[in-house]
Amino acid sequence: MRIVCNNQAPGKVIRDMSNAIELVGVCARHGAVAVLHDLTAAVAAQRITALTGPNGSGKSTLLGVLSGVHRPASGSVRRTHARRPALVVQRSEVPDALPITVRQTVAMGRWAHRGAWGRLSREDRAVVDRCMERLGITALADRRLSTLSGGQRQRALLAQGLAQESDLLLLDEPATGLDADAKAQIADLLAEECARGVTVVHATHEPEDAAGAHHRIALSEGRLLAEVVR
Ligand SMILES: Nc1ncnc2c1ncn2[C@@H]1O[C@H](COP(=O)(O)OP(=O)(O)OP(=O)(O)O)[C@@H](O)[C@H]1O
Repeated sequence: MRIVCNNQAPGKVIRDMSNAIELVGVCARHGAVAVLHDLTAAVAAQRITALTGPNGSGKSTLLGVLSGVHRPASGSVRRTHARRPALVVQRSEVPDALPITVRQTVAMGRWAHRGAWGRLSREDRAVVDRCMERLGITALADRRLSTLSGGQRQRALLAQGLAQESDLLLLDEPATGLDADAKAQIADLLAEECARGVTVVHATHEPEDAAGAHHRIALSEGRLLAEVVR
């Protein structure tokens, strides 16, 4: 294990083509609240990176910056990944009352390819079926999301992320609150995606969930505490 940095020179430019994303001096805010402070870090391409830190340390905000959904207040974000990132949000962020089935949830992963109003092609439907099968949720396809357990709902969201067929998969707390078997299955799935050449980043506040990662970005109160490469 190698600690790469914990107090980099401000504004240092990383510029390494083996990185999928490089952040230099990134500050991010939610309205008036400053959340990320002068963050310089890199996400290694085709590796698994864990974002770790306690609740409120800025992991979800950093995932938002990495996905491009959250625009930094200052600093630069350089990307080498080719496709639109797939962001799998925390399952607690999906409203209980959302009246959609598991199949519809997974099919939303194809919107990046077809648009929300485009008809799914035969290939899209095959991708949706394959992703449900990989997550073991085919039998749940016609169930409303709101009727599922937390673990089942997590699988549906993961299947949606996989259905995007992106080369950058970002996941917010994918294993939090799941039992040991479900955690192991998700860890295997992330390892499979990585082996296929996908860059995987997942946020967790449970240190044991970061065990399978090649690279760890540890945050504390929105600042880089350490960047560790295995
Ligand atoms: N929409 C928002 N408006 C104002 N402040 C926000 C908003 N979203 C997050 N914050 C604040 O930003 C800080 C970082 O939140 P963030 O969700 O990024 O942390 P986190 O490490 O992902 O937390 P958790 O592990 O609880 O999900 C927290 O202090 C939080 O209260």
